Amino acid sequence: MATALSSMMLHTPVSSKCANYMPAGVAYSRSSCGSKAFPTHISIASKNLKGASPSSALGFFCGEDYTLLEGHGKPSLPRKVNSNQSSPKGQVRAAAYNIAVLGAAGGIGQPLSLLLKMSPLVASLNLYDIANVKGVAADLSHCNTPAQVSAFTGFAELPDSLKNVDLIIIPAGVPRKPGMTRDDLFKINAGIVRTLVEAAAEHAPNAWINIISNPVNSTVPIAAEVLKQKGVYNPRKLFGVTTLDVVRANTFVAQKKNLRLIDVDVPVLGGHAGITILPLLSKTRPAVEFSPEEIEELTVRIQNGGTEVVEAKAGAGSATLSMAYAAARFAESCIRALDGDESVYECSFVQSEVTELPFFASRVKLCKEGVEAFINADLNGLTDYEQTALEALKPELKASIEKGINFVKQSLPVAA
Ligand SMILES: NC(=O)C1=CN([C@@H]2O[C@H](COP(=O)(O)OP(=O)(O)OC[C@H]3O[C@@H](n4cnc5c(N)ncnc54)[C@H](O)[C@@H]3O)[C@@H](O)[C@H]2O)C=CC1
Ligand SMILES: O=C([O-])CC(=O)C(=O)O
Repeated sequence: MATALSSMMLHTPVSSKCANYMPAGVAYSRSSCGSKAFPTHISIASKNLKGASPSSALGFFCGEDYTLLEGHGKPSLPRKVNSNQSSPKGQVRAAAYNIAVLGAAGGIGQPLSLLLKMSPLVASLNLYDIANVKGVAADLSHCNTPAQVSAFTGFAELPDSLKNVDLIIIPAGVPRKPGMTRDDLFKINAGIVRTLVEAAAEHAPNAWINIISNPVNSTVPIAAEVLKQKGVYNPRKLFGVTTLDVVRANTFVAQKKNLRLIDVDVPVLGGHAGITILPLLSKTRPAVEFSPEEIEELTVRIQNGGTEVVEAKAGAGSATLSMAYAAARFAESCIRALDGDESVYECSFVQSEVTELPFFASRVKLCKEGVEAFINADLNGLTDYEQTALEALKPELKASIEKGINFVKQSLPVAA
């Protein structure tokens, strides 16, 4: 694979705060950690991953507030690389992790599976869908990258798709059409997510779960409730994927302020629908001045990024390619954390302690066991605009969370 890919050179954004997705055995280079985001360019698969692990943001959080979850010490400096990340000089580390994509034949599922197939850390890729997944798997399996691709079609094959997986990614469900809100998808997608998470609880109770299916503000609480009913809920391993909001914020800010894309990082908090999406432009790295008009325009565009794509696709679905990119970045961060990288930070919608809401998207530090710490510092020193937006989003987000929880509580209990 190194030979096949080593001639490629990507200029991919790498932020110091949130580790960005790197495809395919990429070698990361970073100047240092500290108070600035440092650009890097990436030469693919030409170095081992010991030197290649992105050092994301540790320096950013020195002296910042964060809440550690039980059993974890403060992140240490300088960043440690675990011995299990070593590999002989010049070799790419062996693939080690097993991933299931549920909804793999869809608009997001296909490009996401391709990006995951490019990761040298993925040993097996189980593609599950209710239809059309055999061809996708056959197609993908011809790529000469290590991941073994297998197809699983229909509910009867769902259990096998989940055996021995470390990470389950769920993009199954219907997408929006123009005029719809994400909440309009609840009726169909709530049941899909419930069924898939029930199976995950039974056949892969220790796996990390990344939920993409909308409305994320409700589907993540649904997943949590199902896992609780099954007695296997570990809040540290359940994630709503909100990475696309960060990806959009970074892109739009870089365009607006004429910055290099690879330098920009904007934390996006709250939830994943309309006004619940809260980009913290005041926390943009590198520090940027925005006029009140720019703040309003950028905030609204980031909040409506999904609708922008839905309208442009005019009935043919919602964001798929940018979402696949964002989901692959988030999955790669999860795998790196599982692999012992001690400096992985991402924004995600998780069970949370940073506000009074039981679920909230914020930056979190990931470790082998899942969420290690919440980066509370992002909520300190908000501008009046951000503080007002934060208070305004809470009732809507609370209602969406409760809708998800009640959906499971009011359903018949799932069989143990
Ligand atoms: N979290 C985020 O930022 C984003 C979330 N989304 C959401 O992702 C979801 C998927 O979007 P697309 O891939 O564009 O839709 P799509 O319709 O192209 O693909 C969905 C796939 O799910 C499959 N599926 C349906 N029911 C299933 C079940 N019970 N088990 C397994 N697979 C099942 C379908 O056969 C299809 O292949 C939507 O709910 C969309 O709103 C989309 C973009 C961004
Ligand atoms: O807008 C949608 O329906 C899909 C989505 O979540 C996004 O693109 O952010």
